[in-house]
Amino acid sequence: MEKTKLSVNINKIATLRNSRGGNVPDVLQAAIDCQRFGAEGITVHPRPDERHIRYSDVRAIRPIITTEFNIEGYPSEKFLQLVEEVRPHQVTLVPDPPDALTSNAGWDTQAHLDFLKEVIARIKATGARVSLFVETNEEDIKGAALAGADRIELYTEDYARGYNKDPENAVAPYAVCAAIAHSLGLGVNAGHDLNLDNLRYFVAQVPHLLEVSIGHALISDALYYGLENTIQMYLRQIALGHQDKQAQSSESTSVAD
Ligand SMILES: CC(=O)[C@@H](O)[C@H](O)COP(=O)(O)O
Ligand SMILES: NCC(=O)COP(=O)(O)O
Repeated sequence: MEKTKLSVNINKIATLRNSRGGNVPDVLQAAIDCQRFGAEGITVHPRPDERHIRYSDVRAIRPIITTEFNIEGYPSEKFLQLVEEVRPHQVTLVPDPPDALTSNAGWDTQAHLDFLKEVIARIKATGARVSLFVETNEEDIKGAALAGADRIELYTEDYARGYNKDPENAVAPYAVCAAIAHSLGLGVNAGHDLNLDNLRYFVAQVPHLLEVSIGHALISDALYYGLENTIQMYLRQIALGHQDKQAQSSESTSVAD
């Protein structure tokens, strides 16, 4: 079973810095430290108005990456040129309009198939892996495969909302869609509103989960626990989720015997 990697989204550190001008907190140092503290990837999501991470941050961060660099965003011409210059390991395409507060929907991959085919081919030419941010809709996952994506990122806001009320029901569509994606040859990532409460169960229940990217909750938790402890706490939840998954699969094997 492949271990799910934790990619830390550092947009919120940039948002805090931008609220005052100056360079506190230092986003570049934060990226270095997240990796030193155990993060297995760094995620950034530049938006056209650069109110979170800036294009210049993305350029500055690239040389200090020792893990995996994941750049998320809408594939505007400016974004594509940034990707071609910076050459990250992974690009996650998100269909968010320029003024979106945060990502709020996955791709309609059928409606945008030709556009996605074109931009995915262009990004792949840089050597990057391409992931498409999608909701739990089988047709959109099929469209992601047709468009030439390597992976999908399951948009987990609905899971996070539903988890407290009915975790089993909340996770069910994600488990189904991850299995479908895997059967189509797509890798599976996930992200948005994952946190210390809901992460373990998600990892335990969703098959083939290669990576989670987490920002808002993780950086908020770091105010209380410190960045190093917090990253370790998230890694622990992932490890426990894997243990639960293994226990479930040995239980089902022994029932079958
Ligand atoms: C695609 C996704 O869910 C994240 O990239 C999210 O958009 C985080 O970015 P912000 O923290 O800037 O909202
Ligand atoms: N791709 C999701 C991500 O990078 C972080 O989302 P969130 O944890 O800030 O909601």
